[in-house]
Amino acid sequence: MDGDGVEAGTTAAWIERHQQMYERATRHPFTVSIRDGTIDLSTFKRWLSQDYLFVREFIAFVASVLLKCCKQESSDMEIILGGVASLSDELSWFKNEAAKWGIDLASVSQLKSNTEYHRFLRSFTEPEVIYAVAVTTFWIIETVYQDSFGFCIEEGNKTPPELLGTCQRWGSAEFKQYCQSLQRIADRSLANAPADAVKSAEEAFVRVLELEIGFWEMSSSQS
Ligand SMILES: Cc1ncc(CO)c(N)n1
Repeated sequence: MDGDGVEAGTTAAWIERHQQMYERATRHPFTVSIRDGTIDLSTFKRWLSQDYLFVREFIAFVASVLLKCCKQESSDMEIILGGVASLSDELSWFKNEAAKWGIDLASVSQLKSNTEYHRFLRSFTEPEVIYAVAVTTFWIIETVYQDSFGFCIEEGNKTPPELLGTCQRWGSAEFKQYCQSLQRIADRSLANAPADAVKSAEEAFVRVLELEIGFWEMSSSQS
């Protein structure tokens, strides 16, 4: 166990191996500007609108991870099911938050990097994609947000008060624990997976980092 209570495993080694890209995803100028208090609010609103569309697709992805989990073993079921359940809350949160910022979610059109991310998520719902690969992908997607928004509420932040709720959503101790549970599940699944699956999972890990960077860039610049 390291200081965070997570056993050192495959996923921790990948974070080290791909450190530069991990940093680019989790210390992106977009989230750093939230922490600095320099964020432009129209940028924030663009992110919020696009992330609402992302989460709608993410729900189908997480449901597919749950299905794979149920088909092979059940000890992880409750954690993944908890993830599905909390996404119900999350959708309501997005709707509330959008109303607060005067955003009409029905009229948001999806930007290119978001569409690209959707396509990636959809590829995991195929039955051929094994559980270890899917659950590892799930873990890193959640972890990028946990690490990014956690940084915005760490000591020394100048996060504007109206953005603290957003940062708490993914930066809370509770969400961190949830990510650590997913990490343990990913490491255990990878330890029992065939070598080609471990390779696919590492590729998916890197791809998520690229897609997350693209998502922050899109939110910053409408590309
Ligand atoms: C783009 C993106 N990545 C990760 C998460 C975490 O749920 C999210 N809401 N949106």
